[in-house]
Amino acid sequence: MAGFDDLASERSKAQFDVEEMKVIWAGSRHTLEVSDRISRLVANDPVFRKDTRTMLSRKDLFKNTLRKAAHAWKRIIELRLSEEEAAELRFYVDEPAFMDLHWGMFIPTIKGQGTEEQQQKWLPLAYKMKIIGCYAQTELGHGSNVQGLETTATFDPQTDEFIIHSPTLTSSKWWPGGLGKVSTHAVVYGRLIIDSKDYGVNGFIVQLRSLDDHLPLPGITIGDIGMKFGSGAYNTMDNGVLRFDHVRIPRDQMLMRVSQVTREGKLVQSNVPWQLVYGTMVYVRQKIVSDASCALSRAVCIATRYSAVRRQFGLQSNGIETQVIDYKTQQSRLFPLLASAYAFRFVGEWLKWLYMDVNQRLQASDFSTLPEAHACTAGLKSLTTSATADGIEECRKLCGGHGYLCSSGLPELFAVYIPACTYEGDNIVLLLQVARFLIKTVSQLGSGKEPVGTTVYMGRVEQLMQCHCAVQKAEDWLKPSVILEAFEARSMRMSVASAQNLAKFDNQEEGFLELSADLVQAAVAHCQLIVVSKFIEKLQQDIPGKGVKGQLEALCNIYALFILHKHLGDFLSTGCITPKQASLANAQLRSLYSQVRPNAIALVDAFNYTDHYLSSVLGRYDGNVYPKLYEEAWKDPLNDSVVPDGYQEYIQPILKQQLRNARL
Ligand SMILES: CC/C=C\C/C=C\C/C=C\C/C=C\CCCCC(=O)SCCNC(=O)CCNC(=O)[C@H](O)C(C)(C)COP(=O)(O)OP(=O)(O)OC[C@H]1O[C@@H](n2cnc3c(N)ncnc32)[C@H](O)[C@@H]1OP(=O)(O)O
Ligand SMILES: Cc1cc2nc3c(=O)[nH]c(=O)nc-3n(C[C@H](O)[C@H](O)[C@H](O)COP(=O)(O)OP(=O)(O)OC[C@H]3O[C@@H](n4cnc5c(N)ncnc54)[C@H](O)[C@@H]3O)c2cc1C
Repeated sequence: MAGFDDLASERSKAQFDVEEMKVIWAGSRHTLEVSDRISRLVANDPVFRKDTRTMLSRKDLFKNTLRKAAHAWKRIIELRLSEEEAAELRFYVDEPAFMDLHWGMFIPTIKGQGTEEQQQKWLPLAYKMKIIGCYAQTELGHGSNVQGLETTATFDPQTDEFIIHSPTLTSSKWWPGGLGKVSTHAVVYGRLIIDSKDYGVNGFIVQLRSLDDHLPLPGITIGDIGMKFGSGAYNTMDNGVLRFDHVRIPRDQMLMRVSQVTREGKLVQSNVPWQLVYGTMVYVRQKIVSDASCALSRAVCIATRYSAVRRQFGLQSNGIETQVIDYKTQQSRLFPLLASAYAFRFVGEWLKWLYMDVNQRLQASDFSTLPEAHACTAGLKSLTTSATADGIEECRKLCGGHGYLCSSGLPELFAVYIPACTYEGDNIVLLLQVARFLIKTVSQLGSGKEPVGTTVYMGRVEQLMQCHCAVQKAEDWLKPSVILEAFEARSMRMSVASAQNLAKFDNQEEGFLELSADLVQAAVAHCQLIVVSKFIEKLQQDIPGKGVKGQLEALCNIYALFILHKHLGDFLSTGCITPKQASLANAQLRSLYSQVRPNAIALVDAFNYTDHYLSSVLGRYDGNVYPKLYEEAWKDPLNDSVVPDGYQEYIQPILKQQLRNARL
């Protein structure tokens, strides 16, 4: 039967060791073992079923999410899961919920911004879930501009307390996940006011609801902000609104790692940079990059399997039609996304390392790498989430009409994923941060301060401003050194051009605003260079398994040449490559697609996703698409009755011409 045979035959064509590729994708044998075991545990538990989600009303959907969250917590305790296993379990439950913010932002904020004493007091309560917390930073009037927050935290020396207050409508906290209906506590960001002086934004732990009856505490107004994009999707989350009317908290509930307020009302600064108040955002952006590869690979897995099952046109000699995956147009849309999923996986792995390294340095009072960590997390978060959101939508189109059905899994994945381009920093705002960092780096060239980390290539400014690409034949584009030089030269030249244009302005801030669209493009070029170079670095490691390295090399080249093709204007206008070299790159790309084609199904099998996680009829491991699509349709509540509700009221009168007669 179509599907079963197609995917089995595809699997038999694979030219590499899929089990070894699974290890590479997971990061290690240990991680693979944990994710494999936990994903199956979730898949086999009926409480974690996902198939009715799009049919439920908001209230039922939310209650169902609470039920799953409680069950997940119960299983974590019963099975004595480690922190790693528990995080995997929440991941595979695959339903945005208050738990994400509690574990993903509230706890990390206390760890990163609380003193030892504060950590000792609050973390045990949070770890045991005796309190549930969220991250309340964004307000109705300000999200991107954190320094523009209006909530105030005024020190009262009489009582040794802070008074938390929302002075305006626009100062209402607005968006925090988990806030609307569940959280008992929040880290609230507000302006620290002492003796009428404004000391800028700081974090404060505030209890919101009673631990006895869950009612809001006096002075607190709290609720959900309403339905969001898509049915189901992110509506499992209670994004909330919160207002304070002179709510008092003890002084020791200001997070005091960065600065402290003494009993006398004196502000004492630590030796750590004030930007550590923004530290949780760096952490979460890093996590979001790792997550991008999961969301994109999930969509790509569905689209690739379905493209091998789906047949249209072109009767072959055996009388069957062509698999749509064999069309070159399908390959040129699908395989770059497959390559991007792998590229984001590896850059995410590297970013995790970078974040851990920065953290260790911070503990040892070495703050030198913080600006780079901020630029890399901001830039890569922006690049990978934008590409993933666009990629999921492309996968939907790659699946034709059936991709538009909820049972394909793609509409919900898209609806859940797209806010990633906005939350944790709007993607354009974040790229402008990268641009500032690049302009600063360029302006310091020649000053004796050598660029470090991901900007080290800028130290070779003279060579990169003049070099000519050495490609003469299509295969030359397979050399990592050639690709790297083209990407470095493009990024260098775009940053230098932006810096030169900026220098023409008397007022730098005005110039920055005027040139911001170009600056964003320079930032994108730098971030794409990081992704390409980290993929190339990955290939320099020992990669065991028959054919595994060869497949990864092909994917790395596809990613790089696809980006080159997409941004050809940049490469040509900066004189990094010639039109002839561009056309050779295109020819090489076509040949790489042919190389990947027989391995495509095995390359998505290597993600090791269960059917439960994919939740897609089109992406089923067994390829049994048509019978299951047919079966799924009959489950729709509209099909509960043969004649629909409303027939007698609205359809019958039309058919019986009662309405027309009434008008005549
Ligand atoms: C819960 C999730 C857990 C895990 C995630 C896992 C997977 C993801 C899946 C699901 C996600 C689930 C839920 C999503 C939750 C979303 C939560 C939120 O959205 S929380 C709110 C996030 N808000 C933002 O991101 C706001 C964006 N704005 C900013 O960050 C800042 O305002 C700004 C744009 C950076 C501007 O800052 P500022 O006004 O101070 O201005 P400057 O540009 O002048 O900067 C000054 C100086 O500071 C440096 N800097 C800025 N930011 C940082 C930083 N974060 N770290 C270090 N340094 C920073 C900047 O470079 C300047 O340096 P200088 O040039 O002076 O050297
Ligand atoms: C699903 C979801 C979950 C969220 N969860 C949380 C949470 O748990 N806690 C929390 O505190 N917040 C949360 N947020 C809020 C989120 O962090 C903000 O929405 C985000 O930071 C963007 O800010 P904004 O809404 O103010 O966008 P705006 O800044 O108003 O953006 C609007 C437009 O203006 C542009 N723009 C803004 N500034 C500039 C500039 N300087 N230059 C050029 N263009 C600019 C942007 O590019 C965008 O196109 C969440 C948001 C969503 C959607």
